[in-house]
Amino acid sequence: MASDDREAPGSYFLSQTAAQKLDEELMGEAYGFTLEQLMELAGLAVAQATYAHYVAPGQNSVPGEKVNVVVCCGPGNNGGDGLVAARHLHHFGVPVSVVYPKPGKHVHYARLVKQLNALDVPVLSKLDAPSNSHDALARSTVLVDAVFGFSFTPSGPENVREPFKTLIERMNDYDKILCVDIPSGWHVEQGLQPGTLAIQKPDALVSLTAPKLGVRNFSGHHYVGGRFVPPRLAQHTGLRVCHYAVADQVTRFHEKVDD
Ligand SMILES: NC(=O)C1=CN([C@@H]2O[C@H](COP(=O)(O)OP(=O)(O)OC[C@H]3O[C@@H](n4cnc5c(N)ncnc54)[C@H](OP(=O)(O)O)[C@@H]3O)[C@@H](O)[C@H]2O)[C@@H](O)CC1
Ligand SMILES: [K+]
Repeated sequence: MASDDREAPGSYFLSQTAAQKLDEELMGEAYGFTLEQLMELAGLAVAQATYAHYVAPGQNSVPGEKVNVVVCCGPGNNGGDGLVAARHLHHFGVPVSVVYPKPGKHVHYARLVKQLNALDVPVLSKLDAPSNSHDALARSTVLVDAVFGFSFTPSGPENVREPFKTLIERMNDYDKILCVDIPSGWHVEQGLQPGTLAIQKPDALVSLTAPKLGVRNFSGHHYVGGRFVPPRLAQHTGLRVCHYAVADQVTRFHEKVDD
């Protein structure tokens, strides 16, 4: 936890190291999760939030136009979450494609791509510019930002190395972006650094496991996908958790403590 949270009864937000430590504990001796399980739970939460926010009847989608989703994936586990979310969105009946410019090395990513290939979900290497902003396709396209998560490290004057510099510049031309865990290019603890290349105006965010300090002032639609965190681990970490309804894997972020 961030140092100033020590005396508080707990915080809703995790520092970068606390987030990494919490995931390691979840995968450690005491809690027994595998990385693949956490990624599957994370990806399902992202797919549910994307569906609830953009596709469910009466939601933000443009009435009468079919929402299509483009999942932009980075080389790490944040990208892995995106590959999983794309599969679930396909099964939910949502037209979806993936942009994956630099496939990650871990063998699990190749398995996730194979699962998408088997469903004929397109996996492309670059993101097209939005068609002109007035036409139906542009208005009904939703981007899922699964490029970087809590291991993003600002690098050099550009903040982001290629091929993701071009990708993030292009993503900013779209107006509906749902970010996975952290808006890509934001500092995990200090948030969006003015003047840096990053997702500038995220419409929605799905914090995984628990929100990070860098999004404590996020004013968009904020969901949390952390139902799998055992209460004993949350208490031991000093993490205050949100309440989830019925069988949902996501909840809206709210300050209410889980009673
Ligand atoms: N771990 C877990 O238990 C779980 C984690 N989960 C998810 O994983 C996320 C953390 O995943 P992670 O640690 O793989 O790092 P992540 O943020 O995806 O990518 C970092 C990679 O990007 C690159 N890169 C970094 N900075 C860069 C720059 N400036 N410019 C260009 N490239 C840059 C760099 O790759 P490299 O260049 O070294 O190949 C680095 O390796 C977390 O947020 C959550 O969403 C869930 O699945 C639940 C289980
Ligand atoms: K992201």
